[in-house]
Amino acid sequence: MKILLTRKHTEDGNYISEIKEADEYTIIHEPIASIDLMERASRAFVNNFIQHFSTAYKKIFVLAGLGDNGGDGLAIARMLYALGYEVEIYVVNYSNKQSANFLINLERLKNKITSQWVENTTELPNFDDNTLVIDAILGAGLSRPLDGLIKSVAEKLNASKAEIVAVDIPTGLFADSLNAKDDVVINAHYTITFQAPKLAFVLPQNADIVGEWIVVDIGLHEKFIEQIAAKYLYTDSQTVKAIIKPRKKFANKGNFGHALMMAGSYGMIGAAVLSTRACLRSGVGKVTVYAPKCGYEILQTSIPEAMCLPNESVDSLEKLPELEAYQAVGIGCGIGTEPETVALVEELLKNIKVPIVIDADALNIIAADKKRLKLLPENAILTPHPKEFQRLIGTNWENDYEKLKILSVFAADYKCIVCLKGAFTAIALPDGTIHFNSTGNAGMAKGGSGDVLTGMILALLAQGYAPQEAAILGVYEHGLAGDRAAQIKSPTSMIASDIIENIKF
Ligand SMILES: NC(=O)C1=CN([C@@H]2O[C@H](COP(=O)(O)OP(=O)(O)OC[C@H]3O[C@@H](n4cnc5c(N)ncnc54)[C@H](O)[C@@H]3O)[C@@H](O)[C@H]2O)[C@@H](O)CC1
Ligand SMILES: [K+]
Repeated sequence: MKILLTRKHTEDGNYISEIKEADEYTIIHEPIASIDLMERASRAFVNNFIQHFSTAYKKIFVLAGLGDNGGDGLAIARMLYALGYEVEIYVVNYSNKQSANFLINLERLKNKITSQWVENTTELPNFDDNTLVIDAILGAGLSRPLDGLIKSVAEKLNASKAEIVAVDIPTGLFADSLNAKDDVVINAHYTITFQAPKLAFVLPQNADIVGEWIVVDIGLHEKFIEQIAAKYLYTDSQTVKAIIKPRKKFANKGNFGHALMMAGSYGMIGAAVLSTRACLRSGVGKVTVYAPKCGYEILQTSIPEAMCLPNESVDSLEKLPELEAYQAVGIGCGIGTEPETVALVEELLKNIKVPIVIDADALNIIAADKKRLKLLPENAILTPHPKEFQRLIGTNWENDYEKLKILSVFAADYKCIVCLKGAFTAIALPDGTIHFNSTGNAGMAKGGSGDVLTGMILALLAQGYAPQEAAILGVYEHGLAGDRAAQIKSPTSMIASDIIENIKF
């Protein structure tokens, strides 16, 4: 799914809004009147809203602005009222400009619900913990930080105990550019957004502003959206459906590749076990683990399905094995940074001719001497967590937007694929696009989860998935397995082995 931008710079120095363009194209080509599109959007909001909040739930206050976001608010209030909800409307009267759709929806309220016009926060009701507020003050049309009346309304709401549900985007949050630290933004608990996710929603710094969020389809024209060359994308079930190759009935294990997992060191053989087992659960034909001697019996006993090739050293990985037999290689999980292992990583990067996934200590080894970055083979997949990525680039970032920029430049410069792990893992491709993942949960923020991901991606590479597909698909299925594990064990109690047990391609 594409992330449409509200503010995209064009070559002539101006900016366009992909969302507005998509709206306008739909209005002309469907065709549909703008007010009917608003009705459709509001209906889509309400359909989702009623699944979450029953009529008996709470008193609902709709806070509406004067533009189209406010217009949505009025239409939503009318629809909820018709469904039996107890609704009160407060129009935040911050300007003398009202949009045409706002005015039409105001007219449509007549003889149904009255609206109170507010010019001061003292005219607002008390928002106690028994109230639900629908935030329809400003949406994607935000052009400057909140000030004056809207700012004080936002402050009052944020200080209250009301549950806040935002229409399209919380008021005051820029959809795809940075808010200053002292900007006041309404902190929503739940956001129902139209047609496409907004970039701001997948950035960790906004997690407490957007709350839980969901995209509802408002039927903007597919043909127009298809031709947008989006820089940011969101991996959903549809994306993944298009990537997954069905397993053929007459296939044999030779059809699914032979993977080489180079992992483990003394005290870290668990990382080799987890990554190898995850690899086996992800459809690979055969796996060989290359591990230090101390891991031999552990690996052979705990994963009989895998072959184990021990190296000479007892405690750590050393010396490059023959690589001819393998279709893909994974390296890094629990390997440590002993000098002989450093030499091995360098040798591997110089000699590898098949797809590779690089994780953990292998990334730290590369980061320790930046010249090694030049050895990265084209389309290598790197799976750093934020600290590892900071070590690779040798600097920190000020905010999440700067992080995305750095990430995208890094992937383009080194022609590699970087999966920056976290909530909404960001996968940067050499073409400059960034693909955010939609699955996963906080229960996965535990030792071993990363090893599982490396094993899954390795399996996909060995099966012949193109590296960018392997990264996107692997990260998505890893998150999904984590979500299943969280359902069974709870996010707090689940461990990496539970993720493996719930991998289900
Ligand atoms: N046909 C359409 O274009 C559709 C639009 N929809 C709704 O329309 C919204 C966008 O509507 P608008 O473009 O009217 O914009 P908004 O309703 O977000 O804002 C209204 C106007 O307020 C002004 N403004 C911006 N920042 C301000 C600030 N900080 N303080 C005071 N005034 C400020 C701007 O002039 C802006 O156009 C979307 O978020 C969505 O809710 C939906 O109904 C779907 C269809
Ligand atoms: K809003």
